[in-house]
Amino acid sequence: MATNSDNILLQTRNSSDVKVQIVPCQPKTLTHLPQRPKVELSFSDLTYTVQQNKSSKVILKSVSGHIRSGELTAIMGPSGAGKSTLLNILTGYKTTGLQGSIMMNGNERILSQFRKLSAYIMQDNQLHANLTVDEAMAVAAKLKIGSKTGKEKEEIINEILDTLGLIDHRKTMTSRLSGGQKKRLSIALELVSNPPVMFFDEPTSGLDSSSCFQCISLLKTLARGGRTIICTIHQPSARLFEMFDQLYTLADGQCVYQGSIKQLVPFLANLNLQCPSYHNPASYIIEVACGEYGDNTQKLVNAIDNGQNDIRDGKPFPHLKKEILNNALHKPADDDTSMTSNNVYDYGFDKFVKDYSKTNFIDYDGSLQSVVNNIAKGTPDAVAVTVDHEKLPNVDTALLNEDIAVPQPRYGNSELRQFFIILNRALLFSRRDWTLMYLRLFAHILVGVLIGGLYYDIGNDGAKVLSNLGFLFFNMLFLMYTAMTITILSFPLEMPVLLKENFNRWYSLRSYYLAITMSDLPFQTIFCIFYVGIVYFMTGQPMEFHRFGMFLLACLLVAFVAQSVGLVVGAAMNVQNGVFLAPVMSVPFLLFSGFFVSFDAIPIYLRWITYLSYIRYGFEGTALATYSFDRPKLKCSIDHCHFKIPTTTLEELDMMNSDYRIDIAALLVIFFVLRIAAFLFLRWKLKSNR
Ligand SMILES: Nc1ncnc2c1ncn2[C@@H]1O[C@H](COP(=O)(O)OP(=O)(O)OP(=O)(O)O)[C@@H](O)[C@H]1O
Repeated sequence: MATNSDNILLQTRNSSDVKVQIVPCQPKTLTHLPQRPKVELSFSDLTYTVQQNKSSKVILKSVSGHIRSGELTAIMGPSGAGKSTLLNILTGYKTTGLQGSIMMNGNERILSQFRKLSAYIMQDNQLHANLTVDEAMAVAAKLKIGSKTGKEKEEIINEILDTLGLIDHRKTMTSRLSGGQKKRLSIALELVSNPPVMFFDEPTSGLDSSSCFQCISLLKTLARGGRTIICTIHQPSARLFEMFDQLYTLADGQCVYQGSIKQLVPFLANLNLQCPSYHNPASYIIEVACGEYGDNTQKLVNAIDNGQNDIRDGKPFPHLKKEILNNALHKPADDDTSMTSNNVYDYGFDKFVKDYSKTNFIDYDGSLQSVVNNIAKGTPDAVAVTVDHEKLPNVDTALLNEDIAVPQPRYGNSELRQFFIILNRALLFSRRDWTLMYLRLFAHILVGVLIGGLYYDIGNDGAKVLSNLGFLFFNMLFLMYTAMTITILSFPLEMPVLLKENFNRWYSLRSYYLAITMSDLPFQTIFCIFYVGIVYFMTGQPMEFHRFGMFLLACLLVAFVAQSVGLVVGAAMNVQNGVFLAPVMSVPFLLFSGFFVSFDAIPIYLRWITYLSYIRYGFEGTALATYSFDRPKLKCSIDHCHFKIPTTTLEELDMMNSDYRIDIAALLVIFFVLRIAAFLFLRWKLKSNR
């Protein structure tokens, strides 16, 4: 048997040769995904300032940089150096307090356009726990690539899951996935729309070394597919570090290295910072940036010109180039292009280098000699002429701009479709959330039976009217608290996933909010019907269908309004504050409900509170449904019943002139006002979180 590099020659018995070609195993690629434009990012003089108390704090100090497509770029630096801040700015997640420019393919970046082309995979895998991998992928596909047919979506999902090694876990609930699998699922969900730029905040955090390797290999594969992959990373092992193409290192908000991974050690050595043999270069640059080898930060910042310079393989370092160039410039001229007072020397090399790199973000490349020649030949103007944008490497401008210029919809689906997809997902969660559904149902039935037993058959007894009013008030109390507390939790718990999905343009906040708020209404209605049905009949309220209907409607609306209060509180504050504040804030509404103090007895300056008290409208509505509308006299189980005539009760409650329709209308108005307020709070919270 003879072999050459890729072919094996097998000799058979009858000596006819069979040539077997060995094809190296190809990394899995995503073939079904649509071709997307390549995107290169560069940023110049970025300064990011935050307000702290009354002073301002500068977090990024005039940094520049260039991130190429097809490369895996790591943003590294000591803790607090500004890595996450830079990533958040590049993703467009943070936009306020920012100075400087960010360019996309050589043009000023338009954030709304850029957001359609990028995905941000945040550090904590924000996944819905109550979905299987398959379901999560299906929802992402429906939302993000709505124009594709079901079969096409299925193919894309299969391919992504296969590529990311999740195909065998497609029926697993996301909550049961391992840390590495969750990370891969987070990536898979965003890959559905194949964004050309992907940002990862510490993708390896919490993973073991093998999962870290798999994760970075995956990012490398994505980068090789032509995407621009940028991630922050703490201190990778030497093995992981080698897998990156480009490194961007920050120290104290300034850039101390930008360039190829391979050039890091020689670059540092050139600045008399010798990385010891067998020492991980990633650790070494962090140690240098932390000041463990003396204060070298400024030296590095100057050498790399705070990110203006980019150290590429096979190219001399900028400070060495400067020497070469200076030598070239000082060489006696062999022709008649000797320098005059207004020539290149006066223009100044440093300024030229700065201007050149600023305009182009290209490293000092192979055309240096021609630049030198041009400078030598002419005036500073001649320098500008030599910068030929079309010939500069890594700027695939024309094609990219064309592709990006094609107007892309903001979302992968219409808002109506988004609404139904999110509604379906929310209903699926509800079905699977045992606490939310079955416990709530059980609580309504149990409390209903308990109250029914406590106030058994008192509804038509003139001697027990006061107890019956107590029963009406308790209904309000129970419905209010059960409906409110469950929703106080919903937004704060969903917020991280909402932030991620909304930022990555899965859906609009409007569709999400409508779907989420609508999804619980049917369940709340069913629970309320169960509860009211049990207590109404057990307590012996008037057996008239229209009275039951009116009673139920008032109870339902109180529950819906209480739910809306929970939404407002949940949208505006965190769980800890909400759980305390919402019940406390409800106390005045209970006090002014008309049960403890009749309207007439309330001081004039406090009466306005009764108009805001939805409990008052609910209590009044149920009291009117029970005692108004010409209800005949009640039975009397003792000798004399003061409240035998129903209107006496209404007089006592100061409800003689009350109108059931006004109560219902008031509850509806409060309901809509609160729902709108909850939406506005949610929108504000999403913005303020950024
Ligand atoms: N809104 C803010 N208000 C005040 N200081 C802030 C704010 N945001 C960030 N900082 C500060 O800016 C610095 C950089 O923060 P950043 O989170 O970007 O660091 P990092 O390099 O990602 O750190 P780590 O690796 O520890 O996550 C830190 O000192 C941080 O305290």
